[in-house]
Amino acid sequence: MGFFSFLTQEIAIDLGTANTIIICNDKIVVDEPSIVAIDRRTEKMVAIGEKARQMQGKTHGNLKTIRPLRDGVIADFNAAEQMIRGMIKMINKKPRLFPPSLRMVICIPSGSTEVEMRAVRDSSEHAGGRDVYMIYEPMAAAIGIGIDVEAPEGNMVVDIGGGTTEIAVISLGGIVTNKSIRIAGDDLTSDIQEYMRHQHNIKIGERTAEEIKIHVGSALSELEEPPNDFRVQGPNQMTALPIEVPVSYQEIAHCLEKSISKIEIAILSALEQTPPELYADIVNRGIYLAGGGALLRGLDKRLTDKINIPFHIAEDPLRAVARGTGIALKNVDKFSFLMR
Ligand SMILES: Nc1ncnc2c1ncn2[C@@H]1O[C@H](COP(=O)(O)OP(=O)(O)OP(=O)(O)O)[C@@H](O)[C@H]1O
Repeated sequence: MGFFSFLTQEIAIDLGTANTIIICNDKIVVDEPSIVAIDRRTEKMVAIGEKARQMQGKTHGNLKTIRPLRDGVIADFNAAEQMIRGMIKMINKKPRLFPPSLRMVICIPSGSTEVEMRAVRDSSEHAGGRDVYMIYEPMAAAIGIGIDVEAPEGNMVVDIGGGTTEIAVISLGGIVTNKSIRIAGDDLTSDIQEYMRHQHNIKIGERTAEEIKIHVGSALSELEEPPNDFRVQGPNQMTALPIEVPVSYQEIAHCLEKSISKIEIAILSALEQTPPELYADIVNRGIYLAGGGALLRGLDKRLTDKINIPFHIAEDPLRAVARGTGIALKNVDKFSFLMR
């Protein structure tokens, strides 16, 4: 450790559409929803992460909540910068004489354009990053799952996040085939919102729809261990009177069908483009599922039955990308060929 190392801080950031995780000294120090609340009059940030999420859908005229990322990429540059800065401040609670200079590894969707990458780099630099390295999300997920990414073997990772589903075949330290589609957890949530409006005449917000997904979301209409129905309250669209309806996992499975089929098609198309030797490795090893979407009930079974290759859910799938980004940070030199 150099004499001036106390002036440098190393952090790994999984900047996600739904959640942002920061790792520092091998520990998860921030794990918050990617949301900020901004005062419209001053344009200053008044809340961040879980606090801002509590305000979502409940704000008055002077306050707005913003999710700075949409579909895996920065949609609101200012809000993203304020969010990254605010989350980094959460780590450094004690005041310091000199703010540390930051060396960071941050992950990006594999389908990012040069402009989208530039936005991530600029936001990170404006938030205090001096050395900013970027790594593709599926590569970070593979490292986080514990795959030897440098081996001459094919491994397929499907990372279903909030905004994007990233499908990649990795071998010899590179991404051989990749497919990034903008259908993921957020789309499943809005499918549920739409379904509740149409089917039950009940108006619900994004937070309630996500709760339904987590409580009774399913990729199969027959589950071995079915969850209990979930009771949803809200205003009747026609009368504005309060109503309460029980929602079953079967109806949610039905309403998610279209989006899940699109994910299936993308996986099949990535497999189609995979060279035969690597394809054989994947059939033998199975396919790894990461990201919050991997937690959807029955998804692994549905994909295994449909594609005829076993699907394995990564350990703690919501944090696989962050874990991998943390490992890449510790081995920046070893993994330099993986960084942008
Ligand atoms: N138990 C669950 N069942 C289904 N979906 C879930 C569950 N838990 C979390 N999710 C969903 O997972 C998504 C968030 O996953 P994750 O944190 O991996 O995404 P992200 O990294 O923020 O997004 P992206 O990688 O697209 O930028 C959200 O849409 C959330 O609703």
